[in-house]
Amino acid sequence: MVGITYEDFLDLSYDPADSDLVCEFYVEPAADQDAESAASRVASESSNGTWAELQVDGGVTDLSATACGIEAATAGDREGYRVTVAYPDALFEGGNMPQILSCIAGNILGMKAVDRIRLLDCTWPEPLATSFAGPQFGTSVRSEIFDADDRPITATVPKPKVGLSTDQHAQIGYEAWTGGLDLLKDDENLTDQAFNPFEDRLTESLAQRDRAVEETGEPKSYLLNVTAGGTEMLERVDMAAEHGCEYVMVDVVTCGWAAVQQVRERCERHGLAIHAHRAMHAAFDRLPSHGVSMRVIAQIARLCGVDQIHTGTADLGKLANEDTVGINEWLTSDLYGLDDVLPMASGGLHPGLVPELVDRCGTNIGIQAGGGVHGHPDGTHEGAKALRAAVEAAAEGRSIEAAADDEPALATALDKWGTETPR
Ligand SMILES: O=C(O)[C@@](O)(COP(=O)(O)O)[C@H](O)[C@H](O)COP(=O)(O)O
Ligand SMILES: [Mg+2]
Repeated sequence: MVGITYEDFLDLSYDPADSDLVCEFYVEPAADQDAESAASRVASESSNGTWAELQVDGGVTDLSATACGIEAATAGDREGYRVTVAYPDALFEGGNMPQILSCIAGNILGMKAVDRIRLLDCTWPEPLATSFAGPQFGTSVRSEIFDADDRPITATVPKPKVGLSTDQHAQIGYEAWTGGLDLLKDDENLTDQAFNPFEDRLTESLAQRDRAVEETGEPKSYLLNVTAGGTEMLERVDMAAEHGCEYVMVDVVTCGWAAVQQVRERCERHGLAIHAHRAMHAAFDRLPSHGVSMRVIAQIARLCGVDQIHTGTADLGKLANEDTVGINEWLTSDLYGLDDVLPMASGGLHPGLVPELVDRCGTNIGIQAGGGVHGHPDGTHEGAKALRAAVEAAAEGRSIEAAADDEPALATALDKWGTETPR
């Protein structure tokens, strides 16, 4: 038997093993702690230690995490430390994201020993990363579902976000698709309410979709929001497949990662792609000094198997977001052969912002505009034409002004919104 205390979880000479999960935290020690004592408590409480000295079998310490790096750091205008913690693979149950998060983002976020703590980044080892399904399609949706591997794919959410009838919703889809957009998207809070029931919305929207495909000769699809309680959500996934939809959309943060993993399994059976909306992410990532970063949320989403996820607008839109470009790079980088994820830019976008967005984020993205399409002075169809023209011009390296000369709908959008970020 050996006695273990907090101090046993600190070893600044430790070099993480290849099979370790390595996490980076921003930490502000409480007044009665220093950087080392706070770091050792982070490693201990997030693996298998606690506040009292324990007498344990030697083998138990093989599961103990090690705080192995401490350096001064800032978060916004605050000062603290960047603490590196290495977690042995055996601590985790492969393929079980809630268990992993209960370790690395669990009790430690509420410890009195730290005033602030934020999980900034993770380096996922191969055994643990490949214990997850990962995405089925990722960025290949651009060519596998659409003929769009030379440009960003486009999407629009009918606005107002809820309250439209099923007919109105489907009609807006028709106008947007025939205006040149690839995807109709449900809003994050539209599920199966009486004014626009789920199954009616599904069948009518796909009927309008089929009309639009007939007329345009282009593939079109629908990001159908299946978000609901456990089994109900899986039944909605089955319904989407039965009706010939290629996608489902899930509010991944509010549903929880266990539910996302279940949806991933079910979508494998049907060959459906998963669009991840991140509503509630800001509760975790808005403050730079506390919580869980969007970078880590995106990593979790990739491992759990989503094909597309909102990652922000590189600060061009109406919502605060962090590190869109860095997160997008991670989502499209190699990860032991797991598929990548298509980043979706959304939130306050309109055609005038597209050139700068593509400059910052490239073309291997999706672009969603709701207000930026339906707020067009001449309505949804013209708004869609304007967005399509702006996206094509940006992808081809043509100026938006020149594109506006060819597409009056775009000229109208530029007159209305210019290249301003909405507030
Ligand atoms: O409800 C909205 O605000 C949106 O539908 C955008 O509408 P607009 O196009 O009309 O702005 C999206 O939910 C946000 O983009 C989500 O934020 P994020 O993409 O940052 O996760
Ligand atoms: Mg929305």
